[in-house]
Amino acid sequence: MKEIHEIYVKTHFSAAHCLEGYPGDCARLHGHNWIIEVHVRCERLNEIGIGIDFRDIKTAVKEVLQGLDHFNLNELPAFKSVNPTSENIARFLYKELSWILNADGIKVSKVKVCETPGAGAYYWEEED
Ligand SMILES: Nc1nc2c(c(=O)[nH]1)N=C([C@H](O)[C@H](O)COP(=O)(O)OP(=O)(O)OP(=O)(O)O)CN2
Ligand SMILES: [Zn+2]
Repeated sequence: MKEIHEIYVKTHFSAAHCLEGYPGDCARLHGHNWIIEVHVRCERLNEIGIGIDFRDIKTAVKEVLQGLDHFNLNELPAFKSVNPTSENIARFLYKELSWILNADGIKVSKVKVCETPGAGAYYWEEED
């Protein structure tokens, strides 16, 4: 049996977006305070009982969110060819954060993105 620890950090960023092709008011430019949760799966704890330091996750998240915070997401290269939906933002964050955080026994396991407290999207990857 493997013992797994999942460590997470919750934060937010503010930005504008519109959803091209959306049949309704979300096709117009509007803003959200997106709420983000980043989950990191750890197979081991260090000698003081830490899988990955919350601070390391927060630093990485801050670095990546700097590229989104207070921008019009539709104008960013990451969302030139895909709409900045919660789904696509979660995929973008997962991939960027995986580059930074993944290490031996440490893996970004999922990212949750919410536009409102009650609605959002998770993204994670699985082997085929
Ligand atoms: N699966 C998804 N559905 C929708 C997304 C999305 O990213 N993924 N996004 C939107 C729009 O961005 C919209 O602005 C958000 O809609 P909604 O959650 O309904 O937010 P409201 O502020 O309009 O909330 P109310 O509950 O209607 O007041 C739409 N769908
Ligand atoms: Zn929206």
